[in-house]
Amino acid sequence: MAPTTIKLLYFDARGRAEVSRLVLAAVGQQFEDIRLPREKWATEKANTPFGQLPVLEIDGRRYAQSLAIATYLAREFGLYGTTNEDGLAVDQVIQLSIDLSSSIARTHRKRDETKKAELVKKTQEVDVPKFLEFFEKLLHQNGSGYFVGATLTLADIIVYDQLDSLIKRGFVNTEMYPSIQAFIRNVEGNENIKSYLKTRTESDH
Ligand SMILES: N[C@@H](CCC(=O)N[C@@H](CS)C(=O)NCC(=O)O)C(=O)O
Repeated sequence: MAPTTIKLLYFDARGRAEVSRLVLAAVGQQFEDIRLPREKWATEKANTPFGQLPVLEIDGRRYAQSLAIATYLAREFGLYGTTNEDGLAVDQVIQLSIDLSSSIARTHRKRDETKKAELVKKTQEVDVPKFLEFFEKLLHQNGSGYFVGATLTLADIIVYDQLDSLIKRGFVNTEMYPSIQAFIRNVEGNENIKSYLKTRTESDH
C-alpha cells in the first residue's frame, strides 16, 4: 500500500539524502524534508534503526540505509522501469556509479602526501574517464537521453547527483562527453526537478 505520510530525516546537507529528495521531487510526491541540526543529533541518534542518517519514516515506521530508501521510493513511485530487465539495467548503472564513488574515495584514504597526489592524478586521468566513457556509451546506445528506456529512472537521478557534485568539486569535466552533457540538461529540464533545484539552499550546493 502506498504510504500516506513520508518523512525524510537527514542533516542539513545534500549528502546521502539528496537522491531520495530528488526522487520524491521528480514524482511530485509531498514529503517532510527534516533537516536535523547537528546539536540535536546526540539525542536523535538512539531513535534511528542503526544510529545513522538518512532515515525514511513512512506512516510512522522508520527505515535506514540510503540506497535501500532511494530504491524503495523509486520502485514505489515508478522510477525503476517497467520490467525486471529494466530493473537490472537500472541496478547496473547504480553499481557502476558506486564503483566510481569508491574509486574517488580511495584517494581520501591515502596518508602519505606524495602517494596521495599520485593516486589523485591517476584517478583523474585514468579511472574517472573510464567511468565517464561507460556512462557515455550507455547513454549513446539507449539514445533517449536517459540510461534506461525512454523515461527518468533512479539510475538517472543517482548519476545526475553524483556528476553534479563531482563537477562542482572540479573532479570531473564532461566537455568530451556529448551524451553525458545532453543527459544532464535533460534531467535538469524535468519540470519537477527544475523547481526542486531552485529551492536548494546554500548548504545544498
Ligand atoms: N550506509 C549508510 C551510511 C550512513 C552514514 O554514514 N550516515 C552518516 C551521515 S552521511 C551519519 O549518520 N553520521 C553520524 C553518525 O554516524 O553518528 C547509508 O548509506 O545510509
